[in-house]
Amino acid sequence: MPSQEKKNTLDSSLSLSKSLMGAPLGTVAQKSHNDSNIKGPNSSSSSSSSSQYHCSSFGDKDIIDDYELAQRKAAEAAWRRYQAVEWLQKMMDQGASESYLLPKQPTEEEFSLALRNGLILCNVLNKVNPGAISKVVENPILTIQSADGAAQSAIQYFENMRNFLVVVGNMKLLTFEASDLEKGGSSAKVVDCILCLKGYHEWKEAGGIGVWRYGGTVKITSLQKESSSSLSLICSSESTDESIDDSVSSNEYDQQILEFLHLSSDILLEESKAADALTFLFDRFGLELLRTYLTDRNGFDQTPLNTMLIDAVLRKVVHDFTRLLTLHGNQSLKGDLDSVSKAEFIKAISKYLKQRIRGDSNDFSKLCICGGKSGEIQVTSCHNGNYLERLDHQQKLIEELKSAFQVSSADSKQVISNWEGEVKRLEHHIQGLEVTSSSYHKVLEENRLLYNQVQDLKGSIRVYCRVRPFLPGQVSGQSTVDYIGENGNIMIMNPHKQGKDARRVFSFNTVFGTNVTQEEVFADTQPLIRSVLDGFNVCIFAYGQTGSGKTYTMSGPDISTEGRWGVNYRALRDLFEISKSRIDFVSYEVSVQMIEIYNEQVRDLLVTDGSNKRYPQVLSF
Ligand SMILES: Nc1ncnc2c1ncn2[C@@H]1O[C@H](COP(=O)(O)OP(=O)(O)OP(=O)(O)O)[C@@H](O)[C@H]1O
Repeated sequence: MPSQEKKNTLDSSLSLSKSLMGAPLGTVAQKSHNDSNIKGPNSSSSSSSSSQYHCSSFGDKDIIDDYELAQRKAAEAAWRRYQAVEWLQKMMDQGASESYLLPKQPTEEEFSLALRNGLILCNVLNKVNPGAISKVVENPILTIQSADGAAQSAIQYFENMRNFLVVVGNMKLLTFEASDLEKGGSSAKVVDCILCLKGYHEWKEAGGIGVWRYGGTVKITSLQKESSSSLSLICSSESTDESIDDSVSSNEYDQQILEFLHLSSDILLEESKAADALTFLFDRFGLELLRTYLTDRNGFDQTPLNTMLIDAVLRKVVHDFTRLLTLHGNQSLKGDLDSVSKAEFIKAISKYLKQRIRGDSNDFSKLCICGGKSGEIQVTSCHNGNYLERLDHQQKLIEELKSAFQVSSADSKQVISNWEGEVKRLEHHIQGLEVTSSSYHKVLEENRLLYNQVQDLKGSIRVYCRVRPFLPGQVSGQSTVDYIGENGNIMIMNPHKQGKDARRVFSFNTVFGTNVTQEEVFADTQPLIRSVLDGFNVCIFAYGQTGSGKTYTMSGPDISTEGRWGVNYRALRDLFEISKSRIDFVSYEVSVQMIEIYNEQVRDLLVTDGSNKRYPQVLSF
């Protein structure tokens, strides 16, 4: 038993894959070891292709007898030969003379003998691929064939067989050696070739989905390469097996499985190549599926990973997958799963995979993740429903956004158009303002010139006279001012003289009496300040004897009170206000110099070291 178990473990990939394809669902382990009859692949009571790799279910202790094994192999080979013959006869014209040489259930010898001249093979191949062999050498006398295997004609034998093998080889189908039809040759290879041709023919008849390739392993290039689904994500994210090609999309996997199922339902592959093909598929899908299941099932942690366990898990996978297919609407799988035939199962899987390729479902991926738990499968279905709802909702939102965007775009265009109109109006307005401004400056210049001409006309040198009142505490005697006229005349009286010399009249621009305020004194000089800012030189100074009131008039008795400011402060205030009002188009530089002329000596009052050095302080605005 240990050695048997070891063998089964080594062959586990074949056993698992073949169980899935070659036997009625759920009946592999229980029935195959009892079946030694030759039956067709759709028979509900047999599983000949899986029997030689069969492993036991839990608790069984099967011992496979070598004799029984050999018997089964022979039976299987015969059954496959009959299948090949059945197809050849079907393809040939039933009335053709060649068909008489090919019994329905020939022995190996009869089989080889009938095909040795290549006539049947060439004619059938030409029906599969019209014109594939342009010239088939016909045999005029076919009623008798020598039993020793000699061909009727060496030329015919050579030409027909060579042409057949060349064409078959070019078609990438299974081929064989011409010597396989001789005594001691392997007629099984010829059978493989014919069944392979049969599969190709039926694939072609079915519309030729995908690309037919066959060369040791089944490698079918998918035509669908657009979308990817979560199955490939599972393979790439969870698998540590570097042999798995992450670049292959889920759809390609689906397409490959689909086409392999198509193949497996049509032909039985040559053993060694079938093993390669199944190992390939098992490595791609079975191992990942098995690993996912074992990872998800904690109950298997302490269980040795032998064939029985793997077989049991795989059967559970098939069972769960069948439930998934049932949930997915495969009515044919409803009822007793054990009674589902291989053909029905393949049909259901094909339908499901086609749906997956179209993007209708990704339940199989979820099955892999959840380990086949039915509750989670239903949740997955719900998720798919929600997903579709969300998709619809998002599409609606996108449509709304599109329409909102179009409205916004139209609004934006309208706003831009309005702004462009506004900008044009502003440009026009600015041009008008520029013209107006230019005119204004011209007028301003003219005004300035006229203003200063007026000032000149009024006199470039103006002399004013201000009469100081008696100071507090002074004895109020007779004032020397006899009369102040309106036109700037003042009459001074000299009491010490008599007659005509006692009164003298002096003329000024204006004479200010004792009651005149500081503001009234400054008002007549104020226009001269504007002339300073227009570039004219102006000088205002006070002249008079000590105590006559020069400081009072020019500075004022109290600078803290604005109303009592003298001419200097008022002139400077006006000077800075006017310069500030013109700051946008004129820059003024103001400098101050304070000097004292006393006893014909000039002293700079701003020098702090006590010397007479002039040190004007310059202020910029
Ligand atoms: N118009 C006036 N009204 C009232 N008080 C005045 C007037 N003018 C001058 N005074 C007063 O007369 C006094 C002498 O005036 P102020 O000092 O201005 O004379 P001054 O000519 O500057 O003398 P000095 O040449 O010696 O400096 C001050 O007390 C001043 O307040």
